[in-house]
Amino acid sequence: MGSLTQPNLPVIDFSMENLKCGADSWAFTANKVVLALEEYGCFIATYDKVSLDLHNAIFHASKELFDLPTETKIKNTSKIPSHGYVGQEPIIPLYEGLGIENPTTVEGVQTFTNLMWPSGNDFFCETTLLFSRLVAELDQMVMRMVSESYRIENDYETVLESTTYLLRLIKYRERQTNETNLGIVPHTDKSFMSILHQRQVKGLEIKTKDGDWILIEPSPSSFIVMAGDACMAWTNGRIEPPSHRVIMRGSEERYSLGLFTFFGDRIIQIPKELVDDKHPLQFKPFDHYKFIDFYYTDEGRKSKCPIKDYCGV
Ligand SMILES: O=C(O)CCC(=O)C(=O)O
Ligand SMILES: [Fe+2]
Repeated sequence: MGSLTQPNLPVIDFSMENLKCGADSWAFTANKVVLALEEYGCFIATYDKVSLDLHNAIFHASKELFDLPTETKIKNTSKIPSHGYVGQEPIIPLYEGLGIENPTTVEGVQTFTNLMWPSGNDFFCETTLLFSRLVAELDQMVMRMVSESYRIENDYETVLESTTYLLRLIKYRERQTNETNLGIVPHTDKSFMSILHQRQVKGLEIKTKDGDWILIEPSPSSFIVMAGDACMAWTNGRIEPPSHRVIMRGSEERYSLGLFTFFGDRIIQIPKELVDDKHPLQFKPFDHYKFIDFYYTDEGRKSKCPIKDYCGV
């Protein structure tokens, strides 16, 4: 296995100024996106629609949330495994996370906010809504670029209708002496796409196909766009999700955020444009949420590649 921090992930500019320059720069960026996703399963997007003020506000809101008592936070439950409160897990004792379902809708953020603050918290509501909407726009730009490059725009239109989002707010508390430094175990995301954002404190590491772990530098304008397992099935294996982990090397607490996309209430077909003699069909049509249920069974957790075991041909 390789050592830490040699290669770097591609950095791709999604600032509006760049993309507005015309069709050429859109196509040029789309090409870079697909190459990066095929090579690394992820890339760093620089995205100026999320301002420094909003970056500061969302992490302020997140700190306010984690400062609530545990008995309040555990009220965040979901019928989907791991979409609600997760914390005090023996193998990752530093990790705590809460999930806001449908965070791009007023109803979604209000339901969550009212559960946490029965007398309301407008700052939290407005900040999480705005942040989620802007990051969802980035997700949809990336997805449009991927589907145009693969000429599967129609397939994307169909799945776009059933896209659902989950905003996860994450905190890794400071490590005590002799405690594990593992913030989150190496894994691939079960989402379709994930967009991660971190504040100051490093810790996120992403594995390349050569086995090197790349340490991702936090920056207020940087977003890590990462494919999940469902993206591998939909692209018939062209885009593979990268393994990633969090290691808490210092003593400071760490805050991060992830906007995860899922395709609900629909059987996802593998686009026929992505199947040919060189690329035989690798995945059967699948139901994304049933795949998540499968992942949380004993068989799913033990599997080396759950998406293949779930719907591989
Ligand atoms: O905290 C991070 O930077 C990564 C979190 C993560 O990988 C996840 O929630 O799936
Ligand atoms: Fe992850």
